[in-house]
Parts: sequence; C-alpha cells; structure tokens
Amino acid sequence: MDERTVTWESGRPEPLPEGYRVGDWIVTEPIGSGGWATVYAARPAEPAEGGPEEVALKIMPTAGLAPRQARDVAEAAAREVGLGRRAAHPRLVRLLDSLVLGASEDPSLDGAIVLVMERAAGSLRELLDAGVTEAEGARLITGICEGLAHLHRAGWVHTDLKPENILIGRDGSVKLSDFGFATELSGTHGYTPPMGTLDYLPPERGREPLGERGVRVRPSADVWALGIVIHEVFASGASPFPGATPAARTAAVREYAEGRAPLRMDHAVPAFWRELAADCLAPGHEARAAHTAESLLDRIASRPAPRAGRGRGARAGRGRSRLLGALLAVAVCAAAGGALRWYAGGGAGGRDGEGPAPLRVFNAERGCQGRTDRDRQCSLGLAIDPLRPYTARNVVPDRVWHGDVLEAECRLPDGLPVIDEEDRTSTVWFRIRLPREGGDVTAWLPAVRTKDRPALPRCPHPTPSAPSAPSSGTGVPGSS
Ligand SMILES: Nc1ncnc2c1ncn2[C@@H]1O[C@H](COP(=O)(O)OP(=O)(O)OP(=O)(O)O)[C@@H](O)[C@H]1O
Repeated sequence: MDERTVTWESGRPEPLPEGYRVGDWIVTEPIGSGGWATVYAARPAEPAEGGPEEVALKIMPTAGLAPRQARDVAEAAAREVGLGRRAAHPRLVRLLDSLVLGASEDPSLDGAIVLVMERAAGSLRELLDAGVTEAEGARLITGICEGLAHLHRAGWVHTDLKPENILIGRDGSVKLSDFGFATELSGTHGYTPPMGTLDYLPPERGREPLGERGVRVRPSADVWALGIVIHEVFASGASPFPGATPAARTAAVREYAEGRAPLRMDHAVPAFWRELAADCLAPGHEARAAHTAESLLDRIASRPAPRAGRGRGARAGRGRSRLLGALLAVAVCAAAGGALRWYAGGGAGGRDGEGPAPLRVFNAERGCQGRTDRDRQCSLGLAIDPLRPYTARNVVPDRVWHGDVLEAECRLPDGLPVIDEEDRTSTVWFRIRLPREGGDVTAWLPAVRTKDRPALPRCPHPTPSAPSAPSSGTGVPGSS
C-alpha cells in the first residue's frame, strides 16, 4: 500500500492466477494494488469483433470487512460507476462494465466488486521516475487539465488526483482514473469520505469538519493537487513542500498556508509552469478558485513557445530507459545507438504505388526543428513493431532527427494509434529500410512523424512480435 494513502487494510486475498475467469474475462497478469483494490490485466473469454482485446479489472474484495467498510467499498465502486456512466470523456479512463464476483470456492473473493476498464500502458508516476522533457511535461499537464476541466464542467470533483491516478494510454494519451472518492457537486460543494492522499490535500482540508456525508470539497481541491503534480512533473517527482515523510510535508503545507514560510519551487520547473503551479497552490480556496482548470487550459494554450533543450529533460539518467520517451511518441532518449544513415534520395522509387520512396522526418517539437546539432533530446525513435505499444522497449537503436530523409518501403494503415505533441493522431505507419552491411533491416515510423504522404504499396500485416523479442522481419535484433 502506498504510504501516502490514508486508508484501511482490507485483508487482501491471494493474487489471482493467470487464466482465472472473472465474468466474461480471463486474467492475464496483475498490474498493481492500491489501498482497497488489486488491478489485473485481462482478455476477453470470447473475443468479439470490434471489442477490446485487453482490459483492466479492478477487483475490490468486500469479504471479511466490517459492515461499514464493506459499505464504503460498495459506495466507492458506485461512485466510479456513476461517474463512468454520466461523465465519460477521452481524458477519463473508460469504464466498460461492473459486476459482483460470485466465487463460492474462494470466500475471500466471493462478493468482490469488479470494475472492467480500458487498460492503460502505465501511470504518470512511472514516467516521473524516468524524467520528462519540458515538451512532454507540457503535453501531459495539458491532458490532465483537459480531464479536470471536463470533470468540473460535468459537476464532479476528483478529490484524489495524483500521479498514480493519472494513467497513460497505449497511444501516449493522458487519462484520469480512480474515481472512488469522486463526488458530484450539489451547488458549490460535494462531500467525500475522510480519506485521500496526504501529499495532495489542500491546506483547508485539515480544517473541514467531518459531517454525516463526509468532508466538504470543492473543485479548487483538485486545482491544488494539480499544482503539486505540475511541480512533480518538472522536478522528477519531488513535492514543492519539503519533508522526508508525508506528515512532515503536510506540516510544511500548513506553515506555508499560515504565511510562515514562502512557496519554494525547484529551479528545474520552467518559469511558465512555476507561475501556473504557484496559482494552483494559492493557500486559500478563494484565491485558488480564480484559477479553474478551464482558465489554466487557456493559459497553457497561449503560452510562449518554449526554448529548446530546457526543462528537466536535461536531467537524464534517472532510469530514462524505462517507459518514457516512445510511450509518449516523442523524443526517446533511452536507446543507445548511432545515427541512422540517410537515404541518398534520387531515383530510387517514389513512383505511384511502388516503394521505396523518400520520407522526411518531422519533429513537432518546435525547438527541435531548426537544430543541426543532433542533440539526443531532439531525437525520435523508430518502432520495432507497429502493432505493439510504442514504448522504449519497442524502439530500434537508431535515432532520427527532424529533416532526416528515410527510405520508406510501404505503408501500414492500421497500426497502433500514435498521438504527437500537437494532438494529431494517426494509425498509419511507414516501413523504413535501414541499410546494414550483411542485409537491410526494417523499422517503423509513425505517420505523425512526417508531413510526407508518398503513394506507397500497402505493407503486409506484420506478425505481432513477443514483447521483448522482436520477430525477424519486423525488428532489429538487439534493440533495447
Ligand atoms: N485501467 C488501468 N489500466 C492500467 N493500470 C491501471 C488501471 N487502473 C489502475 N491501474 C494501476 O493499478 C494500480 C492500482 O490501482 P488502484 O486504483 O487500485 O490503486 P492506487 O490508485 O495506486 O491507490 P489508491 O486507490 O489506494 O489510492 C496503480 O498502479 C494504477 O496505476
């Protein structure tokens, strides 16, 4: 259990084995556990055309809980279902179904509440552990604000916004999740159980009395949590409030809110984001309420273009190889390897419908467009397999930069969707030939990484490769 979470021990049952059937789903692997639930990946027992190939099952056991606790779990599940039904949005994890598990052979699971959700690739916490560039951070925060703006417009307060609850889709998109404490506003307030995560609670929360319906919350509570998250995004996960423990950091929040200490942010937080975070972290509700998720989005949209190479992206080496770059479909700084040899151009194809054809690489990050120094911060990755999540493990060692010309052999219209920093999405990929002594190999460039649209033949559908061992023909052996 996360030490920052104030919750109860629920006497968690043994992990479910692979192959265990839950309703219409078969468990494939555990993903993680929170204070009151365990989340598993699962596939459909009977795959249906157009249905999801993979989902996440959030299993909340109720057996063995005191009646009050069991009721709290049921209410949390009901809140998630209610929000999922009434406020669905691309920036919120999609709820597909909910059920109660009948498991007479296992009393610890019998009666567990199961939420069936779209599966994400990981959480913001994992990205923060790896470190993000300013452009990546900007895109992530924009996505979080979009999710919050939608929630608030729909009349809900999340109340537990934190990196663990900000998921990253397989296409790199941001999706808010975990609505167990979310509350629907009645007027200006909602009420939530007296639980949450200390590091993200606004100062006024400690002063709110606990009534019959829980504690009062307002959307400004989410804006406070957003301020903490903005700081964390650019400061490698560090809180702006000093202290070795959540309790110490909460004491630092109190000192700041009472005017006894200034707000001190990490120098790694770029000026624009520092200002935004400071507004989100206005100590009182009234001052903070002036900064709605909607107004923050407007400010983000009209911010000055960042200068290249700034931000915490420069702080490489903190496990960069983990998940980050390619997951976001941006500059990947993990894989080692030399620069790609350029396609010499000329008459080597490009005729209608016949490969190969030259393709010029486009990097949507403006600060990277005019550069000739081939800085790794501005490099882009080519995928091993266009059908697998575009993550660091699915990238060839060769790097490419804005303006490079590659040799494209064919065009795959229906690979995994990729979103770039300007929110352009495409499922189209180009198969790229990489010249090598002893025989060319291939890799894949997502169409959002080029403005060119040459007439190329359709690629044969590649055979999906195993996650860590690319199959021959679609990958480059030895890539990380
Ligand atoms: N739809 C999903 N797809 C992929 N991973 C998910 C999904 N939902 C949750 N997870 C991951 O599963 C883990 C457990 O999630 P859960 O919501 O139960 O707990 P938590 O948010 O970590 O903690 P708590 O709910 O106690 O605050 C987290 O690491 C979370 O990132």
